[in-house]
Amino acid sequence: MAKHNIVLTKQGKTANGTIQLTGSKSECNRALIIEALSDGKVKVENMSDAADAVLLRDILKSEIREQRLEISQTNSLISDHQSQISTIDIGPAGTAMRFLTAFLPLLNKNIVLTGSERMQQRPIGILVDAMRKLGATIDYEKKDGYPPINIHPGFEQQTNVIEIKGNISSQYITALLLIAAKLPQGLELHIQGELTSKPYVEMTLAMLNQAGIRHTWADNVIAIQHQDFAETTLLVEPDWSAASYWYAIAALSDEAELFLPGLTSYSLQGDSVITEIMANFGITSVFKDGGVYLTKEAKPIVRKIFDMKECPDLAQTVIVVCAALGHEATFTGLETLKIKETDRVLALQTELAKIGVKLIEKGQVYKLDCSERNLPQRMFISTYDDHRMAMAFAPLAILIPELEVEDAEVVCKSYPAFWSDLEKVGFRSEKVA
Ligand SMILES: O=C(O)C1=C[C@@H](OP(=O)(O)O)[C@@H](O)[C@H](O)C1
Ligand SMILES: C=C(OP(=O)(O)O)C(=O)O
Repeated sequence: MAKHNIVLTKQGKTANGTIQLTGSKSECNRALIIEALSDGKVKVENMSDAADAVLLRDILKSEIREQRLEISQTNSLISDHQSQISTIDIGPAGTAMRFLTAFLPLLNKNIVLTGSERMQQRPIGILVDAMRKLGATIDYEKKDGYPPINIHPGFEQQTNVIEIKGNISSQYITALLLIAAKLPQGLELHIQGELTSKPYVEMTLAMLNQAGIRHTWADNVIAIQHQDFAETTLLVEPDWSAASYWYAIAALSDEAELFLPGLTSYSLQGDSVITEIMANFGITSVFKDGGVYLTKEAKPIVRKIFDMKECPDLAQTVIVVCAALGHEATFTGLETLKIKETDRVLALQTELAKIGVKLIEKGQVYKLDCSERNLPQRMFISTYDDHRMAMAFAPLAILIPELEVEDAEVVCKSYPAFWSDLEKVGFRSEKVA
């Protein structure tokens, strides 16, 4: 796809309107894997437009079109396609990469699973080790511990007890939990050390539960027995991570009245915590009429410490809002940001420097220094192939007369309608070559 930059301008510091957000990328990716494992019992409603989810849907469709996932006498899964090698390119979709690393060995095919240049730098070793212990045969095509990987046919379950590190990515744990009920001996997952991004694991278990799969979770052990999926429809909620950019817009505006239909206070998405975080910036969230209304009132910002460990995808949104408002907050729980679409800490540091703000790393604690903050008349934002860099910085157009954002198409990963939605509340955007 040809890349374009986008120049954003905004008249006035008000934001009023209704924005229908697309389905949650995280929920949708889980729903698609569950659907694929369920032998037609589970359906997905409100499929997300996120490019990562659309790609996962298409891959699953073409990979499992001609086969049912059945368990043979020898514990392996039956397939007629063991001899052909197919290559699946997952592009930049990290969650899909991890989920497929656990799912594809069950197809009993020979598959090379690869991704974008950045994907080849995002670690997968912890999950591959777990899959190997379970009985999968997986080789690395290039560098040990990183995609591309070659998945061989012949999966036979060797054990049901797996120990796994919890502090690198919760996606490894989710990937294993999603396939657990399909494994002949089930799965007992012993999580070692701290569990990062815990709400995402809770989301996985809640969605499995909706699909009839029961689990136990005692201390650090999550157990799922071999069991069948129930007939159900999984409804994908709108994306709370996408909603966070609307909270940021409200926070940087003098006045805001926004309605986001379909979002509920009892969401499965941990990123719904943005309502609590943004209350500190004068944003009130009222849940009614089947959605959430945001309003803005001017009030001093008091909260100084934000822990992002349970909501890492909100980190860029909140840090940029603080920097834009000159609020010198401290952030913790940013460790996993370095292995996402880009090194998000470095990307934030580089781009915030353009408004004179420093994000200073002291061990596990990051502090914003706004003493030399200076909002220019014109600014160029680099996005590093990271949708959240583009969307987290876009609200700055409320305070900066002309904001050019690199690679407008990058937002498609999770929120393709982002730029057109901005126009609904009075942003003007012009694509430039
Ligand atoms: O399971 C998921 O859907 C996700 C888990 C999180 O990753 P980590 O567990 O790697 O922090 C999050 O950052 C990612 O965008 C989506
Ligand atoms: C980290 C993200 O996605 P993924 O890991 O699925 O690439 C994200 O959407 O912020």
